[in-house]
Amino acid sequence: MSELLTTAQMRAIEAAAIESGRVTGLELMERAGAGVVEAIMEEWPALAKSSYRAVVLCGPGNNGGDGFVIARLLMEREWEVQVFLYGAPETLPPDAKTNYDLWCRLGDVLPLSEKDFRKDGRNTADIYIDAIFGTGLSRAPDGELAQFLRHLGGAGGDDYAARMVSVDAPSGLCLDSGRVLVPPPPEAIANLLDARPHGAPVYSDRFAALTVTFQSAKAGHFLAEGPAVCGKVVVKDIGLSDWQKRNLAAKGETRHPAKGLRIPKLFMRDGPKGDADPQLRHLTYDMAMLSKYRGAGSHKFTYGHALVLCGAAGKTGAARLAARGALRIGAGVVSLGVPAAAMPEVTAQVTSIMTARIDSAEDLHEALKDSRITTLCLGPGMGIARAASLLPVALRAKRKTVLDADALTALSQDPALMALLHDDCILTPHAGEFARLFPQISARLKALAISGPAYSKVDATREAAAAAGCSVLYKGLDTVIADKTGRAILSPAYYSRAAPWLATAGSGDVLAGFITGLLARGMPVLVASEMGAYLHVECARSFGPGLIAEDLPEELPKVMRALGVA
Ligand SMILES: NC(=O)C1=CN([C@@H]2O[C@H](COP(=O)(O)OP(=O)(O)OC[C@H]3O[C@@H](n4cnc5c(N)ncnc54)[C@H](OP(=O)(O)O)[C@@H]3O)[C@@H](O)[C@H]2O)[C@@H](O)CC1
Ligand SMILES: Nc1ncnc2c1ncn2[C@@H]1O[C@H](COP(=O)(O)OP(=O)(O)O)[C@@H](O)[C@H]1O
Ligand SMILES: [K+]
Repeated sequence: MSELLTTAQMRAIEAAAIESGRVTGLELMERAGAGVVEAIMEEWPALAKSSYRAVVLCGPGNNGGDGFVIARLLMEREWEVQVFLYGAPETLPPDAKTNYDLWCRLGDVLPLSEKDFRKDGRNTADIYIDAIFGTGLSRAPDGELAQFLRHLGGAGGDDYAARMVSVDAPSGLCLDSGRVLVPPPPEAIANLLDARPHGAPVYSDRFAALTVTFQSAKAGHFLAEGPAVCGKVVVKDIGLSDWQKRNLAAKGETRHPAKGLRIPKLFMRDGPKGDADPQLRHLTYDMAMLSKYRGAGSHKFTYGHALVLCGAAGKTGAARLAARGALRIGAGVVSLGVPAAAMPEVTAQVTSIMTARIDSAEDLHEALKDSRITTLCLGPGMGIARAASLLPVALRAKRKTVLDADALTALSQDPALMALLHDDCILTPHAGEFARLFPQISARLKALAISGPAYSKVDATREAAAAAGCSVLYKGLDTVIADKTGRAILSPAYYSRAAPWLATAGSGDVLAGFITGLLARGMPVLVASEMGAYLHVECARSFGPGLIAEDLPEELPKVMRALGVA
């Protein structure tokens, strides 16, 4: 597990460190610049062996300050370095100005314009350093600056990405939301939404080959368009972990030492380990927690009984996929609640999964008199009418409940059903279902971002969970899970965890089943959801090309064994 920081948290941590008197802003800037140079040499070892040519693009804040440090350090390696500055030297913040002055003893600084850059910098350097904006991007760049950033992003056909190293962020990327704030080119403005659907970067493709960030990755590196434009993200330690740790603490918040700001923390599972911090353990189990041994007396009901409600004949595949996922992930018993007319179809295809005839709300009410049924899953292939009729009984039963697909659509059509949601429910919408359930939140998320920090998928998921009064797992390549108190975990399928094979019919049904199974095993909702999402991606990555939804549960034994589950 690692923590992802927001820009406000990063500033709070930096402020706490500087206020302590144990480190200065200038020292941090030097470490940041040195970290970038180190990352470059690690990424391209050949560059460490000789001297090359770099173009360094500096902006008006401390990101630009890092740029001047990098220019100086590369020149110390006898590189030929050309520096451009956007903005006026006299308005640079103090640490950046100090590094500007140090650089001026070594070389020139040209004002940054596309014309000069094209003339002097274009396509002649081995490395381009993008130090224009980092965590301080406060609004959408406009005019010539926007045009220049689009040029850097490949809009005119020039492609710098393979040699571009972004300091903290590809300039223009909002590190809180992962939205590129640079507006689309004027010719596309007429049709803004089509020009830039959520997730499609304004930069024609990747912006940078390498993005070097400091202390911890930021949420925006992993959300929305971030992964598409960052290339590879490398985190360099600049010695702030004492303050990062001290600031987090039990309540799962970062506090700004001066402003008393409380910012909820965001976690990301990037490996099988949970968190070593005892205060976070309840949130982030090790994968080893999936091991089944619980003493000599354990039996199938120790691991819970999950009931997956199934739809009509001809539509039972989705529920069967979910049930199979729940069983494979270790629920002790899994039953399908099947309408009479679909019973032949279902019984012909399941073996270890049991069936119960459930035609009506009354049947479900009867079935739930069995208190060993600890967990319910409603939605996959259920049909909206059946979901709407069974939901009141299901929700009033107050079991741990996964709501997906048609159950979400039914919920979105009836506020009275929404009002029945409780703490032990988890909604697992994809973007379309999310928009139906939470139209205003979704509209805010889709709106063109013009100021930073832009509204993010993390904000949206937290807000949705608070509004619904239960947990929400908002699917996508940047899946976000939040509970109603604001605790949130990001489960990315990006960078080294890319799993494009998951884009296959029925994979969402299996995810609902994984979560159902983990809930049946007794895990808290947030833990079960994030573990389910993590294992879902791991199964896809393990299986690889050719994956269909049926393969996901069957891949689990191999994946779990590899993760150390006994
Ligand atoms: N935190 C740390 O611990 C450390 C931080 N470090 C480094 O500092 C960076 C953060 O520095 P930062 O806060 O000065 O912000 P930065 O990204 O340089 O931009 C601010 C400037 O841009 C301007 N501006 C913004 N948007 C604009 C727009 N659309 N169009 C035009 N102008 C715009 C904005 O103007 P203003 O909004 O004030 O009008 C202001 O002048 C961080 O990313 C990292 O690289 C490291 O040195 C090590 C330790
Ligand atoms: N390209 C992709 N990379 C990683 N994960 C993906 C990709 N496409 C889809 N997914 C994941 O696959 C699942 C699809 O779920 P959903 O949209 O409900 O599909 P279905 O209804 O067909 O089951 C989600 O968990 C989603 O995050
Ligand atoms: K940058």
